[in-house]
Amino acid sequence: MILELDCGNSFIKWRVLELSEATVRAEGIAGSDIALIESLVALPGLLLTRCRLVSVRALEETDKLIAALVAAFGVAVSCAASAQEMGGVRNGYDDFQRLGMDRWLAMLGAFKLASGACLVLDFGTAATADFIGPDGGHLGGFICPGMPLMRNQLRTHTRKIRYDDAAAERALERLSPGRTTVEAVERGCTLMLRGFVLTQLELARGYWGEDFTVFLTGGDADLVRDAAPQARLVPDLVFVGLAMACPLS
Ligand SMILES: Nc1ncnc2c1ncn2[C@@H]1O[C@H](COP(=O)(O)OP(=O)(O)O)[C@@H](O)[C@H]1O
Ligand SMILES: CC(C)(COP(=O)(O)O)[C@@H](O)C(=O)NCCC(=O)O
Ligand SMILES: [K+]
Repeated sequence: MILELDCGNSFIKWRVLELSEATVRAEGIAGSDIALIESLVALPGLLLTRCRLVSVRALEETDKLIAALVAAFGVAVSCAASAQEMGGVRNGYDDFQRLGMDRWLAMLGAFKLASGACLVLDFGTAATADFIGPDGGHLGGFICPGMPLMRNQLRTHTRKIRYDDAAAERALERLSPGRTTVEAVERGCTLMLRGFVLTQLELARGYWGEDFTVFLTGGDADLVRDAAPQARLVPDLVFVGLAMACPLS
């Protein structure tokens, strides 16, 4: 069995594939290294042979996680590394190593699935947009605060915005103007993200007319789905790219 990990700034997304790579045997989201290992240890019949991971975390943090995986399961771990070109996609950054690895892998996955121009929108801790032309050339992208950062900035830097996660979830059942603080903040930030999506779509149309595929991914992709009804929601887009960057043969 193969363990795949996508270590974002807030959560570790994980899944276990059968060796054939065709079947997802188990998957989840963990808030810490320890929680991840606990979830894996609890899986009946787990027999890991390989592990591949992508991380946007600090090198020391990632190394610590790798050491914990080796200690717990005795697996060899391969880590996705930056590249100037892969899978027909050419990294557009001035310094290719500076581009976030999650963005790079999502782009590889998107270009593989679309075989043409694409706009990749990822809603995690940060919200990111990346533009890949029909020839695989990466035009570059944008980075903004995502939903967790926007709401936490408001909660941290104002005196009177305080509410819990359950209230936040209820507030998003509608997007009419809020009549409570939690509604006003949660709906306001959601509309900011939707505005971000609409702007990226406009830019993409400027480049490619209607001839491009939009991909939505990341834990908060559902929040903006209505703003891009034409988009393909691919929650495991980073994992599609991870398999390309870390083949196990
Ligand atoms: N099961 C879940 N557990 C935790 N967060 C989730 C879950 N499903 C969706 N989310 C949302 O995903 C967001 C984090 O997205 P994610 O793509 O994991 O971020 P990152 O890659 O930056 O760690 C959170 O703001 C949360 O609202
Ligand atoms: C932009 C990001 C913070 C997104 O991280 P995430 O929200 O997925 O946790 C990450 O891709 C990153 O640290 N990138 C390096 C900077 C860059 O891409 O220019
Ligand atoms: K991510």
